[in-house]
Amino acid sequence: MNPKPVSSTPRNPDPAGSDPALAELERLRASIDNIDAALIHMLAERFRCTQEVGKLKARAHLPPADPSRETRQIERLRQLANDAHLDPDFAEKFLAFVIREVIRHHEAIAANARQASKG
Ligand SMILES: C=C(O[C@@H]1C=C(C(=O)O)C=C[C@H]1O)C(=O)O
Repeated sequence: MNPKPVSSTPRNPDPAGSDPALAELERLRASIDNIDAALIHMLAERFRCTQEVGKLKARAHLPPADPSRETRQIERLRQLANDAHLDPDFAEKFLAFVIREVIRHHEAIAANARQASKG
């Protein structure tokens, strides 16, 4: 009887091995994965709120964008970023990116509402 073939790539039951750098990398990446999950859940919650705002605005015939509100938000977020030692320019760019998407949704909601009221 033939002996059991021996794999050329033996399994490693401990991927980080005994290398402390790899173990630390794994530990940090586990935290990063948790933080990314929290960010996704918080963004989803924010978009749930902004969708409601979009519907409310369409019903009340208010414009999708509110630049004066955005100015106040940017000022506040830059301050929060500064206090948290996060680059305020990055915080502002991130907020602008999110708000641009929200406004796009609001425009679509308003366009749908106009279309529905025609029919
Ligand atoms: C959500 C709103 O609509 C838009 C989107 C904003 C946001 O995503 O925070 C802020 C201002 C508006 O341009 C709002 O008016 O509050």
